[in-house]
Amino acid sequence: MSSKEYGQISYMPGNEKRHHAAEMKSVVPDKPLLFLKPPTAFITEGNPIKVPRGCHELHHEVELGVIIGRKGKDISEIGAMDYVGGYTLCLDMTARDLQEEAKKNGLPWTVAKGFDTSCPVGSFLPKEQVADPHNLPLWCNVNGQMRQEGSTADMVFRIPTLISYISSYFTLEPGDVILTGTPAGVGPVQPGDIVEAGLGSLIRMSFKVQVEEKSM
Ligand SMILES: O=C([O-])CC(=O)C(=O)O
Ligand SMILES: [Mg+2]
Repeated sequence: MSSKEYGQISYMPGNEKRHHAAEMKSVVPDKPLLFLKPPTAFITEGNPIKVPRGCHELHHEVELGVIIGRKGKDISEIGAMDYVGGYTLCLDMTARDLQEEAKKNGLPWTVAKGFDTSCPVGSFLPKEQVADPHNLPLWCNVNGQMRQEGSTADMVFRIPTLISYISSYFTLEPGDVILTGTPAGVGPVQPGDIVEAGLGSLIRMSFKVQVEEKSM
């Protein structure tokens, strides 16, 4: 996997406590809010999550990743699931302090969301192995302590809506990953921590957090 990631904000009104929007004191958006992560954000197991320079509050956000299998633009909601190649589990690592500063100043989230190692991903699940992507439990723990427990059933914008909306602006390409938003319980990680995450019984993955060292 070496493609772009389209992140987004999710939460469903109605069960406030389960929703990350509530803990961020954000208004639930009426359309998906998008950001991009570059290919260099992706890491797989065995590689560390590196705290980006100047970040003092790096947060985990566990999310279902939808992997695009076919190129498409202006995809209708009705045909959208035909563009899905499979699924994975992702951590939308977020430099929360840098994001807050950007929000305050009306600036983009590029650094806060797209720094190197900001998107740890799990194994690839072909779509045939996932009966209902809108009904998958997902969880995240740090050093064995449970932080996030949710379900993809609580997404505000379901997968066909996301694919249709995103593809009205961006041509989707095979290997692109759409992150579908995180449940409540996001929180900080420190160098030395082990972040573990799971998608039902389908994926379990773990990553170590490390300081970013200067490369020469
Ligand atoms: O950083 C945020 O608060 C937005 C986001 O990615 C999510 O909700 O998954
Ligand atoms: Mg997120």
